[in-house]
Amino acid sequence: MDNVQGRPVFEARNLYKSYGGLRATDDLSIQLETGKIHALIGPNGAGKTTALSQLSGELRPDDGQVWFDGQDITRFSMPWRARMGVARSFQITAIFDDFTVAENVAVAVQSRTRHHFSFWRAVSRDAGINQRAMALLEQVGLGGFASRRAADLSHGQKRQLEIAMALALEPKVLLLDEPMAGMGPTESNQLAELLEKLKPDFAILLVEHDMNIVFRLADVISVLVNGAMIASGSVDDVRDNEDVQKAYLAEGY
Ligand SMILES: Nc1ncnc2c1ncn2[C@@H]1O[C@H](COP(=O)(O)OP(=O)(O)OP(=O)(O)O)[C@@H](O)[C@H]1O
Repeated sequence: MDNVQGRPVFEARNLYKSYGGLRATDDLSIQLETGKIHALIGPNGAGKTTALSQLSGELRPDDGQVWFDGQDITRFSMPWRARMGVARSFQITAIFDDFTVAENVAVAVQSRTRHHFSFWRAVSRDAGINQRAMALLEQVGLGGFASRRAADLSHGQKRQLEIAMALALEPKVLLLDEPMAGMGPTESNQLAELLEKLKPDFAILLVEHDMNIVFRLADVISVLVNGAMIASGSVDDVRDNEDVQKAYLAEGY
């Protein structure tokens, strides 16, 4: 399988995960395609984070499989999946506060290129790394902040930086866990614009509570309740679905 539009580059098949008597993931199957944002929503405790952790490799399912690029990766660790091209943003990256914005991205680029120190090649290699870091910063809209200390960025800009660092790994799949959390409307709008811009090149899974963002960005929405998927389809399909409305009303949304 490859990165051709319209084919699932990433797939979960019949995942199950229980904690004691509680089914946190109940026969979950989901497909992600390049060029699409697939939102995973559901009331509190529905199992969204548990599902995402099984997709990223942080958590082993009790049963079921995860496939990426035509390969069964169920037993692959999170770092291994990240190297292959499955990036979970906001978890796999850590910002160094005392580094500049550009240095943070350069470190991520360096880890990707498995830079081996060589006295003669160091300068030219570093020039390449810095160029790549700058290109990534431009891509996420932080081009003008390259020499700023990372600690001095706003909350929203830090999220943009984290995305640049995730992109440094050259992923095909982006797993985003509530990227808008803690943001005001302006920052949240900026991040939404960035995700729209990135969309054509990636298969994106978006776990998000903000329904305005979900309805704006998602091509496909899947709804989890008690670990099971009760609906999956277009924005209109899901918005009009009675079971979905009931599930959300029951939670007082
Ligand atoms: N490590 C764990 N041990 C026991 N129970 C757990 C564990 N992790 C999650 N759960 C339970 O599994 C269920 C699903 O939790 P999960 O965090 O995946 O839901 P969620 O949809 O992400 O919730 P929220 O929207 O509140 O973040 C919940 O009932 C939760 O209490």
